[in-house]
Amino acid sequence: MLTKREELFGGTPDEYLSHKEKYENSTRKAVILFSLLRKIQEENNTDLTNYRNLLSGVLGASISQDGSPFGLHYIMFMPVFMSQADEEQQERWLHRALNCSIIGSYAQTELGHGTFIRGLETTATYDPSTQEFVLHSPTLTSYKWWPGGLGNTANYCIVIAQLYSKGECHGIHSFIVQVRDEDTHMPLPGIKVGEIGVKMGLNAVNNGFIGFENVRIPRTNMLMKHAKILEDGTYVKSKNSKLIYGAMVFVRVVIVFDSVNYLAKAITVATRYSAVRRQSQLKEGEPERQILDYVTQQDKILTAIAGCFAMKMNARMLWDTFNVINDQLHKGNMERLGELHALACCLKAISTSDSSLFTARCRVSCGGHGYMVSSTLPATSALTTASCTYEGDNTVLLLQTARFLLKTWRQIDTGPLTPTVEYLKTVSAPGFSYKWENSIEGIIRGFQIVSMKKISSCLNLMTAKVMSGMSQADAWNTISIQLVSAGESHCRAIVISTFHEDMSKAMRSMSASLAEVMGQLVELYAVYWTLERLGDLLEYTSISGADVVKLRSWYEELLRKIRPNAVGLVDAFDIIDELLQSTLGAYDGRVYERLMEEALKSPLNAEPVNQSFHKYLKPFMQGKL
Ligand SMILES: CCCCCCCCCCCCCCCC(=O)SCCNC(=O)CCNC(=O)[C@H](O)C(C)(C)COP(=O)(O)OP(=O)(O)OC[C@H]1O[C@@H](n2cnc3c(N)ncnc32)[C@H](O)[C@@H]1OP(=O)(O)O
Ligand SMILES: Cc1cc2nc3c(=O)[nH]c(=O)nc-3n(C[C@H](O)[C@H](O)[C@H](O)COP(=O)(O)OP(=O)(O)OC[C@H]3O[C@@H](n4cnc5c(N)ncnc54)[C@H](O)[C@@H]3O)c2cc1C
Repeated sequence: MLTKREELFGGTPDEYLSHKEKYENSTRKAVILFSLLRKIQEENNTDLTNYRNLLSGVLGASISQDGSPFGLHYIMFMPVFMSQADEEQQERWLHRALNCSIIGSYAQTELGHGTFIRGLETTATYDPSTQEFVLHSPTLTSYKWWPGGLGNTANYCIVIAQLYSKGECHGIHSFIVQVRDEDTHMPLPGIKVGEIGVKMGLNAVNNGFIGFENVRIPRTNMLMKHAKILEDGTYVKSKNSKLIYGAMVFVRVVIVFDSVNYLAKAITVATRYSAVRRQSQLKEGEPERQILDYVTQQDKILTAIAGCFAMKMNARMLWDTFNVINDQLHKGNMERLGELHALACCLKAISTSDSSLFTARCRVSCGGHGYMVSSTLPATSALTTASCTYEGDNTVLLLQTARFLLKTWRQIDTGPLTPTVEYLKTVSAPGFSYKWENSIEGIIRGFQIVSMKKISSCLNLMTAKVMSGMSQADAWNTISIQLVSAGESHCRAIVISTFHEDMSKAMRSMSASLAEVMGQLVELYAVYWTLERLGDLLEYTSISGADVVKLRSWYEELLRKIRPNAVGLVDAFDIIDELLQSTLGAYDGRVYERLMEEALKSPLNAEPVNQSFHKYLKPFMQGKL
């Protein structure tokens, strides 16, 4: 009798399963894992606040790098419900979703639209005579495409559609739709649903497509916490049309935590492997060195470790900010919604692009063995690159942040600024002067000045172009590269300052030796990004060539200091081998034995001569083909 652990982590490795078998195996594992989780959540009341803890358990425990067919049920279906459904609707459905007696998905993206959600084509037309909505997919491009779990798993989904009532379009709204019979799991009449096929990664998420042929749903299936349709078809507006986007903000917050978890896995593997792997002699006649002794290897890996700690602290800051502002929104105070949206956008974009960049570096830093699926690095790389797209393409999200920053800059003299942007006032105040200094505080100031000057320059450029007769939209598009760069600089300034401030606070309760190492990580992160963004700093601050020489030696000194603690730092992530699932990163360091053990599981090693020899090779080699 297999233990739960063996059931979850044993069996044929996913990489040797067909696409269909992989899905079936993931579903088998998901029901084991989520029945355990269901027990946990039955003990806690579930609102959005403590829901994230449950979700990080789900994500952290996601036992396959290929994701899970239940992912969207937890990541979007339920959070959207909690933020968009009214009391009665939550009463009716939320408990069933929480105990997984229904499995949901989130269907917003269509074949033809992902970013531009105001352009979504699916329609929901209200019929007052029957008090129903008629859901319809008018074109092929209106088919929903991508919703996780929708292919074969979910029997409900939240559909985002253009709401029509009394002949008028009121824009996109959310609807809960049953897509499969709860007993037979057959698609309901008028519904065409299926799976979208093999992807670069996340092949257990069961992404699907769905089309509606005049499918009728009750009026009360429109999620009506914010906007409403009354029985006679009267539309009642939401207090703020952007509240419908609320769940995307929440998911972006979760994704920042997620990106840290995936990067932590990748650097645990790469660091441990770099301590085990010996290659080349540093000095003639000496034994081969641990590759972690090479400074170029430290440059690849130790900066990723620092980035992981930095983003973890920023994820926590974002979560705290989300909770504060979400409370205000519940009380009708919309004042900081735009700031929260801008912060969630840029942190989601930067955390996922950093995670993708550093995970790819971890893969390369492990040489050929890092290219083995059994190392888990290829799957983590495929996953982190996906996160640069899902929940909002990173470029588009940074443009959203830039939009908020320009709006803020226009109003810079009209009153106090909200916390995440108040530095703009400080560094632009009359009489403010700053001379570059090679210190953490000096670096933070430098990044804040770069951000402020980019925002100011973008606004001046926009104004000049519009004054020259260009439309606002064309001017925006023309300078959009600089707008994205301003969004990124603003975010980098926040990430470095948050890392420094929050880590300084945490260090007060640490032992001196631990505080020293943590302080080195903050410095490494700040100096690394200073060297990465030298162009900006040379353009907008008084940094000199001599400063750069000193920065480079500061950087190399930090790598030397952190090297002895590298393995200890990743061990502190405490990711058990079963979740790491890596031949290179296992705690016992038996890399070569594990590589061989995994290789022998390949079906191609089941017999000494594969049938293709007799069928193809032999006749070919004998000139008979
Ligand atoms: C269990 C194991 C797990 C395993 C684990 C595996 C890993 C995990 C698996 C994968 C997990 C995938 C999960 C992803 C699932 C999706 O991908 S769901 C689909 C996500 N799609 C998107 O994010 C679409 C992105 N596009 C958008 O959000 C909007 O189209 C855009 C880009 C914001 C533009 O919208 P728009 O209405 O045209 O807005 P725009 O005219 O630019 O601005 C209008 C105003 O709205 C405001 N606004 C816009 N959006 C918002 C907002 N969200 N909030 C507040 N205000 C907003 C703007 O700030 C602006 O304000 P003002 O400046 O006027 O004051
Ligand atoms: C693994 C995965 C899981 C997903 N899960 C779901 C899900 O469960 N539910 C769901 O609804 N969706 C899901 N999605 C879809 C995802 O949300 C979209 O892919 C994403 O929003 C990007 O939209 P798109 O694919 O249409 O790309 P596009 O918007 O077509 O972007 C393509 C390119 O155009 C550029 N671009 C687009 N608009 C602009 C602009 N205004 N300015 C400048 N450049 C622009 C982008 O920067 C990008 O380079 C998932 C996607 C992936 C990869």
